[in-house]
Amino acid sequence: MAGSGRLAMRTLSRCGWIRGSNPAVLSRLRDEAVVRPGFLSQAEEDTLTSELEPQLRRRRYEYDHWDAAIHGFRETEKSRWSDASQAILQRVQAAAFGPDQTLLPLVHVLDLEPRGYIKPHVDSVKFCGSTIAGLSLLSPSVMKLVHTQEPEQWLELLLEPGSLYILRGSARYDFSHEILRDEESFFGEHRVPRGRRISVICRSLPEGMGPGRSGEPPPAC
Ligand SMILES: O=C(O)CCC(=O)C(=O)O
Ligand SMILES: [Fe+2]
Ligand SMILES: [Mn+2]
Repeated sequence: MAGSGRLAMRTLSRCGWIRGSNPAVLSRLRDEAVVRPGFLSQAEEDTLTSELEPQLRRRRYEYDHWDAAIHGFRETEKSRWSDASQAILQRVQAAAFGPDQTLLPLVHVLDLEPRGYIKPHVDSVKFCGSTIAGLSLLSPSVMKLVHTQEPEQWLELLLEPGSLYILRGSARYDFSHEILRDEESFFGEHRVPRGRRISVICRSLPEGMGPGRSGEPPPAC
């Protein structure tokens, strides 16, 4: 895409898909909390969904971990992908990660049922590096980021099916992230009804865990 086209797209996504408690937090996190709506074509979304569905269907949704961050979910970690899906994941890597970053070898796949949600948390620094990139399939949802020290600072990300979100740097370390439950699923005034949502999440290795370093690759967060 030409440089000017890309810029226009970013400006639009800033206004359209991210809301913030104030202009300063929006501008501070401009490159650290990013939403790319329509990152996937419908065909790409279908490719990923139909590849994941048989693997997910073998698992049961989990509800009863009262202290867990995620409710109403099933998940898997995947290392082998079809060529078509691998090409999509390579696009994610090119869009979200720097050439010096190594990714966790297992991609995290999370299936949230319509009542499922994710409570605020910061991904473990033991298992995850500075960048998290997620594709959303099937249902729109709202991801909320809240500063862990100054909770009056927050962002809302509207994650439509086919979108890519990227959290890096301060957005990844200094803000918790959550996926709002159906009753609370609003983007500003705009109600975002929740259906079943599948996310495909790529993460960078924790710093110091790159190839050539000692230590096993860690499990996904
Ligand atoms: O579903 C997502 O996009 C985010 C999942 C998440 O926050 C996690 O697994 O740590
Ligand atoms: Fe997370
Ligand atoms: Mn996690």
